[in-house]
Amino acid sequence: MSDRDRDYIGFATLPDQVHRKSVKRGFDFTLMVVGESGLGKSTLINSLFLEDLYKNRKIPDVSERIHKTTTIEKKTMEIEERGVKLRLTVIDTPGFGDAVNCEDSWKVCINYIDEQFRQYFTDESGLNRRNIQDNRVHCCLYFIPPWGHSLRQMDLELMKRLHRKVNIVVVIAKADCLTTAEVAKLKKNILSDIREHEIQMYEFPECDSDEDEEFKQQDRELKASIPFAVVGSNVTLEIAGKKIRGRQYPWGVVDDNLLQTNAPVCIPAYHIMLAFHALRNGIWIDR
Ligand SMILES: Nc1nc2c(ncn2[C@@H]2O[C@H](COP(=O)(O)OP(=O)(O)OP(=O)(O)O)[C@@H](O)[C@H]2O)c(=O)[nH]1
Repeated sequence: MSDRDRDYIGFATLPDQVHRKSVKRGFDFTLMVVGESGLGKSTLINSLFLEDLYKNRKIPDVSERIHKTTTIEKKTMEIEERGVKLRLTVIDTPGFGDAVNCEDSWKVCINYIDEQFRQYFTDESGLNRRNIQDNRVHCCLYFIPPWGHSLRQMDLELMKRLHRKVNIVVVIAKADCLTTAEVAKLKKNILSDIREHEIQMYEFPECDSDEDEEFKQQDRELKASIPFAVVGSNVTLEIAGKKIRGRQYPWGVVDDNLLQTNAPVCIPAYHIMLAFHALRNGIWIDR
């Protein structure tokens, strides 16, 4: 991974045409984060966008969680990178999957997504079309716990309801808890479930032919490692005089040198892929 890739989010490297328009107007990008409590969602989002979006959060205790229904929490911030503005909205779903009956969790997510479509459609049919704010959910980052064997019934049910409405990117959370062989097995099982249930995942497009070989190779490796196994960290460690983001354990450090097929995907690379591809392609699936 080159230093070039380490320090920024990646949306400033969009192709020229899109870039010119976006420089003027900026992007709206809405990311929905789905997964049970404690899977490292906030940590990963903070690592992806290099900001602390969750400064003021209060972590509910167990008794609160059991009775809690899924809610929608919206956080917006503006990030600027080389003159390109990104208005990032993260839709969090606290309480997701915590209750005994998960049907409520699906409904809350689906209703929210549908409502944003309806609003956008209404605005587009109105007179003031130039100043529409695009609040549609562009991407759903779906966290799978590392301790299962594959997708659970609850995951399948939600994905079946979501996959035609939003780009789903499945991630295996806290992948540092698994060995390389376990990650490979879990990925294989997840992919097989996805195929069997005919769920559409977001497909990252071909990278531009004029990209350099290093970038193309990285692109190939990342695509081959779907569903991404991720490790999040908001901590910067100093290892051999170099500052890196990673997790320090009694036995060593997990950092972004682990970028190989089937190993946990390094944070900056994944984050570039996600922001770059999702933004470049806008909304991808048939609606
Ligand atoms: N081992 C490991 N631990 C992680 C990772 N990411 C986060 N954690 C830890 O897991 C705990 C929960 O992380 P959070 O980011 O708060 O999880 P969350 O999913 O946002 O939780 P809620 O806000 O309750 O929904 C924290 O102690 C993190 O430090 C990871 O990739 N690996």
